[in-house]
Amino acid sequence: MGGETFRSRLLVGTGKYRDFAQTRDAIEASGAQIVTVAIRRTNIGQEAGQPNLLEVIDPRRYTILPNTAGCYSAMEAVRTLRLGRELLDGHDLVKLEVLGSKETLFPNMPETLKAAEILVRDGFRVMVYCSDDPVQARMLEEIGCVAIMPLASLIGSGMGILNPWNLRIIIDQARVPVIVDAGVGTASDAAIAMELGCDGVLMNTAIAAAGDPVRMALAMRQGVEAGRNAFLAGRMPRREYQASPSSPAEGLLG
Ligand SMILES: CC(=O)[C@@H](O)[C@H](O)COP(=O)(O)O
Repeated sequence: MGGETFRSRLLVGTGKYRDFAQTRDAIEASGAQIVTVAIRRTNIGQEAGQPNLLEVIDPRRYTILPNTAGCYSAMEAVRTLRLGRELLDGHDLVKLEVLGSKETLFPNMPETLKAAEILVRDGFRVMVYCSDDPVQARMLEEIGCVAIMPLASLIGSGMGILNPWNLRIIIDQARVPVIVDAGVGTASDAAIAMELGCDGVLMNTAIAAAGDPVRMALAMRQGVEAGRNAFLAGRMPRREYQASPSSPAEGLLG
């Protein structure tokens, strides 16, 4: 993705944990290599003298993916990612999200497209949170985004994948990785996303808000791996309410 190879197909956020120690332990258990950080919410150096996430999430070990959570306009998002690039010594792989509604946290797609254009021109490698509209997904790819990240359902809702059909169209047409972002609730949601053919899954709340975040992080890792293997193995043909015996009906013993 964006010219780099990652072993893990699970990408995780850093919000909503009890403390930095729990964040560290859950991320470790998830096996994720890409860890996204909301530049407007989490201190990675903007606030001198305050606890800094990078003291527990080592940027030499993880790829830190600055994101624009909390931004509602293209220019706000662009400014935020330029600040992130400064804080991370020129690191240019970023996650763009421009929100359109404080209630639903749905993306504002016109502003997202505008910001993507500016950022790509500015030399960023842009992974982009977007609606599950295949036409807009294609526009983002044509602008030069390195990954398309359609929502599964509302951020923080844990409702799982609401429209697998649209996701399938986006996956089939895309020439860059498609990573489901937002709304995953449990490990089976992650597995379904991967079985559909997604290249990866990004999540935060499902792990951070679980009863046992570290254990859920492990379950998500396994869900993503199981779903990927099932996708590669190829599902058996679905039979429309028709049984088929598991052993031959002919030549029964006795
Ligand atoms: C962490 C992040 O980048 C967000 O887009 C979002 O928080 C992910 O959504 P969930 O919290 O629903 O997984």
